[in-house]
Amino acid sequence: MRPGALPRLRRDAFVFAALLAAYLLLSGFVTNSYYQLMLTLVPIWAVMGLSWNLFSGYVGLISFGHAVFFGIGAFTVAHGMGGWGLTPWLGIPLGALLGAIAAVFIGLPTFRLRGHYFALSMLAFPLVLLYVAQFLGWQEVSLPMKREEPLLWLQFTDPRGFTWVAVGLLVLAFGISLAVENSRFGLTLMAIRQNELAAEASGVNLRQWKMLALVLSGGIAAAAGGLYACILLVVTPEAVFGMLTSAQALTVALFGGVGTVWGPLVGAAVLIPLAETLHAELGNIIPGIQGVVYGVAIIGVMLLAPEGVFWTLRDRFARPAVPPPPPLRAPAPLRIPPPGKGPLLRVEGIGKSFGGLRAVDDVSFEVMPGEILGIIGPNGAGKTTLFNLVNGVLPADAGTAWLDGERITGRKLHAICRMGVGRTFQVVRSFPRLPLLDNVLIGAYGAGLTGTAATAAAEDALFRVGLSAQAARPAGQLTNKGLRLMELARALAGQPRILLLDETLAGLGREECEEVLAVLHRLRDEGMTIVIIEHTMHAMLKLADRFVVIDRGRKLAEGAPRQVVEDAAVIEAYLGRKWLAKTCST
Ligand SMILES: Nc1ncnc2c1ncn2[C@@H]1O[C@H](COP(=O)(O)OP(=O)(O)OP(=O)(O)O)[C@@H](O)[C@H]1O
Repeated sequence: MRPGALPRLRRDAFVFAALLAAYLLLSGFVTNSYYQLMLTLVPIWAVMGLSWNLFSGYVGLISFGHAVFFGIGAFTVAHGMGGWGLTPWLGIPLGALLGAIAAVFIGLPTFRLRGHYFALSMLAFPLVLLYVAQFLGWQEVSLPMKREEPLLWLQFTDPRGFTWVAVGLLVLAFGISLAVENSRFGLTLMAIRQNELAAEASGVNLRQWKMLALVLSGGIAAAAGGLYACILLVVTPEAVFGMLTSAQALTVALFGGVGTVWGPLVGAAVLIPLAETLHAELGNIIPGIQGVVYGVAIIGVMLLAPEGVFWTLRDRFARPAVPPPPPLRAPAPLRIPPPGKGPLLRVEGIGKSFGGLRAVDDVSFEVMPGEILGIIGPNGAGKTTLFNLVNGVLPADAGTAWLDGERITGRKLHAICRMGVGRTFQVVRSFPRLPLLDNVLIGAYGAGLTGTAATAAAEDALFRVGLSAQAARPAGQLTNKGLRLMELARALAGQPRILLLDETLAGLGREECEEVLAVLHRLRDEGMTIVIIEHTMHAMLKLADRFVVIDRGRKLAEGAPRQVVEDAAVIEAYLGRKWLAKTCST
């Protein structure tokens, strides 16, 4: 569980229990069977929305195909009852299991895709199963009538029975979602959503976590489909694998608000009664009116509350109290294992081409333990690409890199991070609504730390960059300097042996620069090895022990800072004569 999650969990569970009690009380007074059906459908679609949110909301990969899981659950229950005499109490968990297994087969090929390509590929799966179901002759699979034991076969004569069971499923889905949201799991998923690359560079195994989320999400959606089959008593491929099913799951979550357990609940509570009432009143005149409701809801949300109703209302009416920061304590010493005899990082003949462009060409350098190496050079010289080759963001075409004698080229990004290579990026992305401590925890979790060890590593990292007092504040309130330091803390929380910093001083004023430089100096004094790319030359002269100059992909010069900045080739390619004249006169 994430630090400080318990009070939040208790509060959410209490509000949820109170709302459910009111809901069940209301359902007790509704005698009209149509409206009672509506009261049953609200929790079912809330469960579908929670399932969609668990994957797409937290991971950020939009799924247009959650109907595939829903349909698998529905057909499992229908065939289970009709073919094998299986009670829905077993059919629904079996459907959930099959939904989870299907998620593995769906995730394996689709996780290679990103953005729109992923979203579109998800469309294919329910479509395929829809045609397969039709081909198998499952046009209308009816559930056999077994009214003699209503509880065993979920065939209640009093429709309130279905509402109770649907609410039970909602409690389960809500409980799972709440646990995920407040755990290391949820935070890791949100890290992936924010910036896949930065998450992976923090040690997160993207495939493994995305797969876990989809498996859980698929299982929940299939359970909702199974219960849906019991309520309708007839399962048709169009009703369960159809586009409207996926759209409904997505719409209730987007409308209510993604990335929170409350969003799908709000979405289902507003949209399902609206769509069903309009369908009942105007369905004869305007067939398919439900689709119109969902379409209008999406357009309305995009225009008026782009983050969903829940977040918009919360931002407007509730100012979340900022809890006090954790008590200040001196951090544990940096856990840097004693290096071997040679350089900590050795790069030899590394190279990379993008089409015809040789972005990095035969670059070699070494970094000694405890050293600060500055990488400088003009824009587009290949500095960031060089970092990307060293920490595994990109595969190298040529050359090798070793960390303390162990080869790192050829390994995956998250594995290189776990070996001890920490990295920051030019563009900092935070989770603006989450406290700073949670933002930094990602680094500790990515490195494999858990529980109090992870919290301690994150607190120590915040202390080192001077942000302890703001640990409980949302990251959205930070200045540019704060964000840069937060990213540095995130890399430190992974307990690296070497830090690769990409333009950590970019966009900072002179005084802010000095503050960050002081942090970096303190880190070096504690024994940290740093390689930093930077354009701010006055800062680099104060900071670096040595420079490597890159120009047009090749190493142009290397040596002590003063010696390098007086090198005629470096002045010609990068610094310019004016800069040298100004520096010499000061
Ligand atoms: N993924 C990519 N695909 C194609 N070309 C790329 C890619 N990444 C970088 N490049 C090109 O490689 C060259 C080196 O880019 P790189 O970002 O490494 O330079 P840089 O020295 O870090 O620049 P800056 O100081 O502006 O950040 C540039 O010409 C850039 O356009």
